[in-house]
Formats: sequence, C-alpha cells, structure tokens
Amino acid sequence: MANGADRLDLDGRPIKPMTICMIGAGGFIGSHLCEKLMNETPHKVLALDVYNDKIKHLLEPDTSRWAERIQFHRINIKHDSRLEGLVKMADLTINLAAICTPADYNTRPLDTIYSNFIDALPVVKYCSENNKRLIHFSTCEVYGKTIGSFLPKDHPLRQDPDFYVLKEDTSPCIFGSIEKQRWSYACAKQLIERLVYAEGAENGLEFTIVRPFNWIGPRMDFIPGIDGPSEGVPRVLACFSNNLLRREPLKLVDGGESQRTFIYIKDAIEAVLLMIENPERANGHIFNVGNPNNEVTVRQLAEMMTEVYSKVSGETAIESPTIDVSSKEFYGEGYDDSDKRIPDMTIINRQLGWNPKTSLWDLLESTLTYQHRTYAEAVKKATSKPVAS
Ligand SMILES: NC(=O)c1ccc[n+]([C@@H]2O[C@H](COP(=O)([O-])OP(=O)(O)OC[C@H]3O[C@@H](n4cnc5c(N)ncnc54)[C@H](O)[C@@H]3O)[C@@H](O)[C@H]2O)c1
Ligand SMILES: O=C(O)[C@H]1O[C@H](OP(=O)(O)OP(=O)(O)OC[C@H]2O[C@@H](n3ccc(=O)[nH]c3=O)[C@H](O)[C@@H]2O)[C@H](O)[C@@H](O)[C@@H]1O
Repeated sequence: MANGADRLDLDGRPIKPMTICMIGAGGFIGSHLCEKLMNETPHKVLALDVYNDKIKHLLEPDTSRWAERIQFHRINIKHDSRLEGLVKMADLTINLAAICTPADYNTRPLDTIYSNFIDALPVVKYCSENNKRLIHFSTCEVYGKTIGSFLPKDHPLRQDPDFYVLKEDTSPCIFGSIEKQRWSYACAKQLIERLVYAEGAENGLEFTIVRPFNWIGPRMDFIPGIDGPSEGVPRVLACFSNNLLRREPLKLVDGGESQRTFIYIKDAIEAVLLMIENPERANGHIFNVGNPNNEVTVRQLAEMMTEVYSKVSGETAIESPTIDVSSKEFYGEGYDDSDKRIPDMTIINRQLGWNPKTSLWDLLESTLTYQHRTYAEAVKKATSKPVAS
C-alpha cells in the first residue's frame, strides 16, 4: 500500500501516518497486525519480540515493499534498557507480550504472573511518563466464570442473558480459589488493567484496553514436535489441529462441556486497526472483541473441526474421533475453567461501528486448509521415522 493520503478516520478526518512500537509483534496476533499495517496503511512498526519466525516474510529486505516501514528489535522486555527509547520514538505503543497458554497458568504460575503483570509495568510507566498512547492487550478471562454458573444446573435464570453475557462496564470478575492456579493469568491481567485505568484517571494516560475472546486462525501457537516442543500444550485450536494431523482422537477435557465463542483473527484485526486509527473514539475504553454468533461447546468444536478437516484434507475421519480426559490428567493440579464466554458488543459497536463477519465453519475451513498445507508433510515425515532401538 500506498502513501495513505486518502485514508480517512471514522469522523472523516485524514489519518496521519504514525510510528507504532509493537511489543510481542512476533506472536500470533502481532504477526497478523503487522501484516495488516504493512498491506493497508502507511504506518511504521517497531516490532519487538524475542522471536520473529511468524513475521519473517515481512522482514526480508529484498522481497518486501515495506522494508522501510518495519524494523525488528530482538528484545526481551524483562531486561532491556532499549525499551524506553523505543517507546519514546513511537506515537503509540501496543503491548501484546505475555505468557497466554492455559497449560502454563497452573504449572508455571510465577512466570505467568511476572509476564502478565510485572513485565508489563515498565511499559505502562514509560507510556505515562512520556505522554504516549497505549493499547494494552488484556483478555476475556478477566471475567472468569459467569454468575449463572453458580446457579443449580436446571435453574431458569441460567437462560437469562443478564446471568451470562459479559459486559465491560458492569460484569464482575469471578475467579476460583487461590489453589486453583489457573486464575493466576486472569488475576495478573486484571491488576494490570486496573493499573492502566488508574494511570488514565490520575495521570492522564491515553489508553485502550482490548479483551480478546478466543481469536483463532493461521499461525496460532505451534504444532507439538514440529515447530514447538513435543511435550508442549498449546491452545485448543492447535491441540485439535495436531490431533487431526496425526490421526489421533481429539481430547475433550472434562467432557468438553465448556462453551466458547471463536472469532476469526482477520475480523478481530479490523477492530484493532479501528482503535489504532480512531484515538478519540478508542481512548479511555475497554473493548470486548469477539463474535457472539460463533458459540459452541468444546465438544461441538471438536466435531466441526473433524468434519472440516476431512473436507480440506480429503482424508476420512478416524473411527473414534474424540476421547474424554480429566483436566487433572491433561493440565495437572490447579486447573479450572471458564464455563461460558459471550461478549457484549454494545461499547465497540457504539464507539467504532465494528462487527465480526466470519462464521465458525468458514473460519475453520480457511484455518484448517492452512494447517494442512503447512504441516501435513512434516507430520507425516516425523511419524514415519523409525524409532531408534
Ligand atoms: N489469541 C487470543 O485469542 C487471545 C485471547 C485473549 C488474550 N490475548 C492476549 O493477546 C496478547 C497476544 O496473544 P497471542 O495470541 O498473539 O500470543 P502469542 O504467544 O502468540 O504472542 C505473544 C508474543 O509475545 C512475545 N513475548 C512474550 N514475553 C516477551 C518478553 N518478555 N519480551 C518480548 N516479547 C515477549 C512472545 O515471544 C510472543 O511472540 C497476549 O497478551 C494475550 O494475553 C490473546
Ligand atoms: O483465547 C482467549 O480468549 C483466552 O482464552 C484462552 O483460554 P481458553 O479458551 O480456556 O484456552 P484454550 O486452550 O483455547 O481452551 C479452550 C477450551 O478447550 C479445552 N481443551 C483444550 C485443549 C484440548 O486439547 N482439549 C480441550 O478440551 C479447554 O479445557 C478449554 O475448556 C487463553 O487463556 C488465552 O489465550 C486467552 O486469554
């Protein structure tokens, strides 16, 4: 893209090119956001991460048209004095860096809390002290469990949206007890949200907080034993993709009864771009970003992924496509779960006029086509290797 001279914000004003310091730019969301910014805007990106595999295609100096507009800095924000300088160089900082896979929350609670709270502190401080705008990535997990989940199973109020729809400005944050270490992540994210909000209230920090609701798509996490550790446990999309690629049953934790709403990464990135380019409408707000129309139980997700994968790979499904496992067996001690996650869309609709578009079937079709194309050969090779005696 272009010099962007003809691009207007939602209020009809020309959008000025800006420099964005993106921390965690090498991850799943960061890679899609960098791609969008390079393809469709004139903005510059200072891309900070410890890894860059997922944005390599944007960094090749010979092949990319945007080599001048994206600069990678290999930085661990835990201990790197260059961070403040990079925040100062930018107009806007977006912080995506975090440990954010549930398998880590109960097994590495200290790393989880440090990553999601302590390591984010200097970023907030540098933005506040230098009068720089901040978009901070939180999570829908800050809502924890729904109010309705505490009612008896057959209670009629469980069907009342007031008892389950999650609203930024009114829903409480309901976590389990301290020994349920699953909540270490949600609690650290909640505290950093409160800190960002307080910096806004007391010191005038211009901020936006994003609460993603299960964004999924290509490049999410890793396939164990192929581009990540064999024993690693990624998020559900990658776990189920791995099972499908290896022709193993998909593992349903505690019966797969939990409910989630899944949104296509490309829809969600549209919302983030609107926040970036409409500061007056986005500053001071917390936004749910999800697709309330794409709700399924984890069991239904497994069934749909099995069907879609058969279609895109041309392979028939195995005889028993799913298997039940206990959460203790799968995640270990201290796991707990959110029962249901439906985002209320009132605030994002009112401020940014944004709506998600892609159905669950369609987003799974494009994502599983990508997974098959990217990994099927490598998995075949890995599984056909003779075992050393
Ligand atoms: N994907 C989702 O649906 C989802 C949902 C809720 C919240 N979020 C939040 O969005 C953010 C991004 O999520 P994602 O799915 O892209 O995760 P991801 O793990 O793919 O990306 C995070 C990136 O941050 C980097 N990072 C972590 N610690 C770092 C450090 N100390 N220094 C430098 N880089 C560091 C990692 O290397 C990784 O590339 C996270 O804050 C996460 O909590 C994501
Ligand atoms: O994506 C989000 O919005 C947030 O939710 C995720 O949490 P969760 O949805 O629980 O994580 P997944 O790993 O995607 O699991 C979804 C559900 O599938 C289940 N699951 C997972 C993997 C598996 O193989 N089988 C299985 O049944 C889990 O127990 C859980 O109920 C992560 O915490 C974060 O990335 C993020 O903050």
